[in-house]
Amino acid sequence: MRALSRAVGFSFLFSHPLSRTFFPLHSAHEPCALPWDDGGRAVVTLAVAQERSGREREKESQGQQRHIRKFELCPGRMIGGSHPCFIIAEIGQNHQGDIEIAKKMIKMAKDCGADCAKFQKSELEYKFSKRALERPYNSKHSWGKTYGDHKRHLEFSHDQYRELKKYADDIGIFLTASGMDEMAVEFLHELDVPFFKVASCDANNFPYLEKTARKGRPMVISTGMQSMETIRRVYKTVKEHNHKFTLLQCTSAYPLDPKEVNLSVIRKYQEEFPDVPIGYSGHEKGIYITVAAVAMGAKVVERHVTLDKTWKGNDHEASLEPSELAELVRAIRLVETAMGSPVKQMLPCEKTCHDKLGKSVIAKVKIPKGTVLSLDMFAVKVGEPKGIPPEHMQQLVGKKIKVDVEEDDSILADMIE
Ligand SMILES: CC(=O)N[C@H](C=O)[C@@H](O)[C@H](O)[C@H](O)COP(=O)(O)O
Ligand SMILES: C=C(OP(=O)(O)O)C(=O)O
Repeated sequence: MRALSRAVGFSFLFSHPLSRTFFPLHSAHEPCALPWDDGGRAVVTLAVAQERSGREREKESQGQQRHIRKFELCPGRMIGGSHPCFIIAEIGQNHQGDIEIAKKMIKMAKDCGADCAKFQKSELEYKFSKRALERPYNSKHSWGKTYGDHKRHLEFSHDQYRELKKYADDIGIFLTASGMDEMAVEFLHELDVPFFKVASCDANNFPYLEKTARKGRPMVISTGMQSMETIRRVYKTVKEHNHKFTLLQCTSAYPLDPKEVNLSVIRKYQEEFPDVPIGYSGHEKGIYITVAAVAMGAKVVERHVTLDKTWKGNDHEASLEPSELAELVRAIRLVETAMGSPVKQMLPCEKTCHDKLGKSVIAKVKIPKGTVLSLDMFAVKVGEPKGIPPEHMQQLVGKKIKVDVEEDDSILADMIE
């Protein structure tokens, strides 16, 4: 304590007799008392608050972390607890089937500060039935007459995936893909992706979930198009084989209307699955909703990215262009910093404002020496010098004043018997 006092140059403050008898300094475990004596006391009290706040923050975050599971999603990159939100740039099929565009997009994700670039890997005959592949796809977003032709145009080969993985490794960004069927998961396992992404359309595919979970890699599981009952079953099924997984709230509509986002499901998941980091996969336009998800505690977020929103393809419109992705990353990091601590107390950075505008107990009338104080003698104003803070006003009642106090003067601690 002395060291602290010396550090701020007010070593005398703790020896004032009134500080312990009339307005005791609170112990580290009690709520912080506001300074009531003068600016010097304010500095010391703030320094104590700062020291305690560090300890409390540590204790509190240890407490939280016992309940919120954290795990290593990618080599050297933990998620959950107080680790930064993991940001997935979902390239998906926005590469238009062109590997050079895909590489540009991986580089863009890296340059914008995303943690990971993600694709969608299908083994089309395993993901789709023959008739589904043959169905006509008459959309302005179609790359072929049938859905099969369309998907074949957008699908990279195993060799192309190896090339993309090497490229991502070389430039230093994690790369993974959703395995859109069991065979694709086999290939991604062989490709040695850091984690498996499970797309919403496989969240109710229990044989797939079980096999994927058994492989032992961490999993990021999206939950669009599902019911709470199904998600409870997903939790149980995956947990039996693999503790390293996250659940992402998701609504599978492109672009997603804000009315259908239901960020509140994040809270629901946090309550129902307190040992799982919860995240958000968004298909809305813009970045605000995703930033809000992080403020609600999303530990992983995924957003589609594009080089140009006007390009052909189902997902471009709801995707983020590079400037938006960079802004999203900045906003998320800023909000994470701002989340801070739930310990409410006056902070050192508030001292300047407190010195200038913090209020004190002021004499409403002239108070002659020897008067027994009562509430009607007090006003609350910004005083000069700073006096007893108003929250201690009641404690003055019944005490005797040692000196004559003029109307509008600050009432100071050493004026009280
Ligand atoms: C649910 C799901 O898989 N959704 C994916 C991820 O969000 C999407 O990227 C789809 O692959 C895409 O919207 C399909 O578009 P098309 O049908 O034009 O290929
Ligand atoms: C469809 C996917 O994700 P989500 O369900 O999160 O949109 C995906 O990862 O391919």
